Amino acid sequence: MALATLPAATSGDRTGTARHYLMCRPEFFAVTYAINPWMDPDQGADTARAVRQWEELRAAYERLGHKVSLIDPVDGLPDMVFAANGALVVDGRVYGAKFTHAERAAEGPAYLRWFADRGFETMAPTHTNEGEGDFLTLDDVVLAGTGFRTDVAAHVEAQEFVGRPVVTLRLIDPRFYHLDTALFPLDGHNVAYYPGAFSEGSRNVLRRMFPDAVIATEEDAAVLGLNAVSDGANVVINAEATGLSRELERLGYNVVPVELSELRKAGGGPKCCTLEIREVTGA
Ligand SMILES: CN(C)C(=N)NCCC[C@H](N)C(=O)O
Repeated sequence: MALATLPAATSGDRTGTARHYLMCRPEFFAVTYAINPWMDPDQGADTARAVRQWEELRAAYERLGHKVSLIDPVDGLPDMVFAANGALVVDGRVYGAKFTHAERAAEGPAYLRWFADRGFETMAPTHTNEGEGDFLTLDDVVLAGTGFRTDVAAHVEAQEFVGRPVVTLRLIDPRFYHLDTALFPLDGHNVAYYPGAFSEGSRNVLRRMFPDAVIATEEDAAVLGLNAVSDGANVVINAEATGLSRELERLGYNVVPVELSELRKAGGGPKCCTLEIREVTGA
């Protein structure tokens, strides 16, 4: 799919690019096990409410002009709604996921099959990694989280396969167990992040790489405000992240708040529900 240029954001002169996202309707969503500090099986979750909130997210993408493809949910895989964890897709090459926890293990092959059936070049990973949960792609680099889920060996494997430099960042706070809970790309060259989620060395790396980054507060990070999706002009973000949203608006982004409180009970937000399909650009 050739990337189209979206209309400029209403509140500034930023220009976004149309994206292609893969999503999974949360028909079998539930909180029946706990593999991160957000999950409480005693509290559970309301599947119908999760589906309604997810539909709003999908509609928001479509209103912005993005293409949304769907993968069928699988009964017995309640976290499959978190499509971001299913793979990393760069230039049409699909590096599969290999989950840390047995509860999610079957999702990796299910996502990889979806891509293989559609003619993408796929690679089944040797090393544990949770797809775009821990790999975030910018124009010239892929940022890669480790510490809770993804092995550094997978960073090396992904670099070889996708052919972009992969920079390892160490996560240290269990609330922010995937990179996409603590950082998101604003465009191909800049990011927003919460420094407290990273080791001192990784904070230094981020300061050096992104001197103009937007720095989020713990308050906004704690409502998964950094689990956001930007097309360069429009930022789809958890509605509760009010401070970060105001700052993004001040910088000229069009902020699109979404309510995903039911999915947050499993530790997920807008980005978790969204796997970007970056097709071959010819670059
Ligand atoms: C923003 N995050 C963390 C994601 N990319 N994915 C959400 C995964 C949630 C799932 N219960 C788990 O703990 O794996």
